[in-house]
Amino acid sequence: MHIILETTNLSKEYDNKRGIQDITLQLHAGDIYGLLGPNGAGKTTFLKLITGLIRPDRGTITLFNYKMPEYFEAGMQHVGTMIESADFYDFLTANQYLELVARFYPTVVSKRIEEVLDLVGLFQVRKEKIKGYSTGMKQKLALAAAILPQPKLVILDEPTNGLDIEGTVMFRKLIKRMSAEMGTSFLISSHMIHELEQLCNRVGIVVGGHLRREGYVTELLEENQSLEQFYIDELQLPKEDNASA
Ligand SMILES: Nc1ncnc2c1ncn2[C@@H]1O[C@H](COP(=O)(O)OP(=O)(O)OP(=O)(O)O)[C@@H](O)[C@H]1O
Repeated sequence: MHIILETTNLSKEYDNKRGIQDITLQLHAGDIYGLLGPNGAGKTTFLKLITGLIRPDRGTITLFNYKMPEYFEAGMQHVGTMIESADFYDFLTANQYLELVARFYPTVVSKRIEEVLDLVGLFQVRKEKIKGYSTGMKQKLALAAAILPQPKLVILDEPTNGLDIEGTVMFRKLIKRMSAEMGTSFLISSHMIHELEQLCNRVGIVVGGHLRREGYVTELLEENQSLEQFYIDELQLPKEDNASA
């Protein structure tokens, strides 16, 4: 299997002693990999390390065969990211914002900007200023920016936060379509476990800064009623029937 991302013993400790330790993970071409884990487990830290937003204390990152951060630009050229709430230039329209993003990618033409605005459902409001957008609309714009250059790998941190039901369905369809039509790979951190169950072929659970378990969704579903059940058992969370109010 063709490995597009590999981390070995990736570690980062913040001043408060929290962070991640020794995360070793491989992503294969075509994977839709879901990262699960409780609040504060280290998912965002892991994604930030991979995309060069923060530097590791220890460990290695290889993206499309390029060692990071030494060959950052080469490694990131096929990667689209949406990590934490994006800061937008409020005074720009969605169209102008994507034109700005497109300057980093010589291959992106204006037709592609219209195409992604349509894909994420913002075409009708593309000429309105971003300051008038809702949280979900901004989230959609961040997704549009992430997929604009038709990356081979898209890294998304809690992408459905703030999306309404229609937006969530759009997001799921978009990922499935990009995966099926272009073979795009995805690494997605999310608490929406039902969403991940429908989307992902693989999942990993991060707990306390460690990658606790990984598995293929089809195999996990053979042994467990649902991904949620697997997660509850793995974290030894109280079951609904036994849980005290
Ligand atoms: N810049 C920072 N400085 C200090 N501590 C941080 C920083 N960023 C994250 N942390 C801590 O590192 C740990 C991991 O945080 P991280 O944001 O990676 O978790 P997460 O799994 O993405 O959580 P969530 O699901 O709540 O988004 C947490 O305990 C958090 O408080």
